[in-house]
Amino acid sequence: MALGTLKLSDYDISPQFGFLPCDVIGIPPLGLYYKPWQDISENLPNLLASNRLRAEVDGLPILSCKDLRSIPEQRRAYSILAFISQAYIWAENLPAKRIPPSVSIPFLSICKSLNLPPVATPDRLDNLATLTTFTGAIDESWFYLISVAIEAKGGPLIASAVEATNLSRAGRTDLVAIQLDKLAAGIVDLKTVLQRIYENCDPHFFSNKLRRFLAGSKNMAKFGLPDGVIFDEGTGNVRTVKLSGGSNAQSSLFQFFDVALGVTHRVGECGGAHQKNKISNRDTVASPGNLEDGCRHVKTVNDQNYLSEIRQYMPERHRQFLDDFAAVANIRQFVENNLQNEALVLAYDACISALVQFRNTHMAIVSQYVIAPAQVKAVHQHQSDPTTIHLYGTGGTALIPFLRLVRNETRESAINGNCTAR
Ligand code: HEM
Ligand SMILES: N[C@@H](CC(=O)c1ccccc1NC=O)C(=O)O
Repeated sequence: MALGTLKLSDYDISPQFGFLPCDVIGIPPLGLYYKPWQDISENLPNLLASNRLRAEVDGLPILSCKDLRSIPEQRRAYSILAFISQAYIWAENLPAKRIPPSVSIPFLSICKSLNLPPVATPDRLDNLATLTTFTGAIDESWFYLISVAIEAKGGPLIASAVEATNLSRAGRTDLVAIQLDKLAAGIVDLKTVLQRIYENCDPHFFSNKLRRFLAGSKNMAKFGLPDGVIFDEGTGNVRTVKLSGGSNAQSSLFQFFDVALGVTHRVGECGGAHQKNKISNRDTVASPGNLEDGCRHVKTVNDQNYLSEIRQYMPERHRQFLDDFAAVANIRQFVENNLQNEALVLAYDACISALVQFRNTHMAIVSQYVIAPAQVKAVHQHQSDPTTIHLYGTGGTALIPFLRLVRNETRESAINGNCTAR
């Protein structure tokens, strides 16, 4: 699949699995030398439940990364160490502000090789979901697996969209419409997979047991991390990082759909991030599971730039692909130049409608998995008005205001404005 000189294979994109790294499937575990890491990662649920995780990690030897030669091995080590550091930070009520050298040294070295930030990003976490979990619960595996399934099912759609772009450049109106119809049907299928999250991932489990481990270290003063996290490399030099938490907003697939279809985002007015709320702030350290901002005017992230900033958390070649593809993506312009072709306009609007439906379904999930449990908690704690609680995404956005704007901007991209997904 080529677009001028743009070849998917040059960007580590598989025609079958898209942005998922297909080379991790079936690779053997790390060698015996790395057994201390493996043992901890396989035992996270027990170590966390018995409060022994931090002591075990503190006792780890500092292992060298020089035996991690292949990219799949480095990715596996990245996953393991990402899980271990997130578990270390959030293992107990008070978060750990310092990651010990036994994890910092190898983790930062692998992050440097892979050019990824030292935080658990979905792209890596979910590959090993069935091997490593924080809780041992099927609900947690299911949460990651839904994301992987969506990425995998969306993989072949990348080629369809690239093909539609190629055909637009060649002026093949009818063929573009056929590709866009395929793309629309494919995006509808992704929504169907997303809805399956309800089957095996309980919203209260997600909110109360899992979500704290997914938090980042940026703007986390309320949760006991005013200055981020220190990666102690044992050299006297300490590296302090403040990073957004992992989020599926880091998925390259949905940013790709937006680029391909010419959907642009100018998310700037997410007022929710600045709104005062009425939750009282009685605890000294809040639980990051609900990521609530108690009574403070805090701007967590610059939502305006969030979708572009978050590209720094994607694998380097995928990030490059999005930039390079944006320079040639022309479907929307092509449709606008051919408004007399009803089938073409309908097919384009069907893609927008499918994307809006996906985002609507996603917002409903966020309501059930984040907002509803937080309201229950607020009622139990006799907080004044549970409907005014203000919540953040693990990525640090103002959550619903942010997602609503992204959805609205998608809807506004419809050519006929009669996009069925309202
Ligand atoms: C319980 C499940 C989920 C919750 C609670 C959730 C929550 C969120 C939140 C809060 C955001 C805003 C960014 C942030 O601050 O983190 C976000 C963004 C996003 N999420 Fe999810 N998410 C869930 C599952 C998924 C799944 C399975 C996918 C599909 C791969 C997905 C795709 C996205 C995308 C693409 C964005 C960026 C905004 C957009 O393009 O519309 N999410 N999610
Ligand atoms: N943004 C979500 C969390 C999320 O999607 C996520 C976070 C860390 C690792 C993986 C994630 N998503 C799915 O694989 C939230 O705010 O709860």
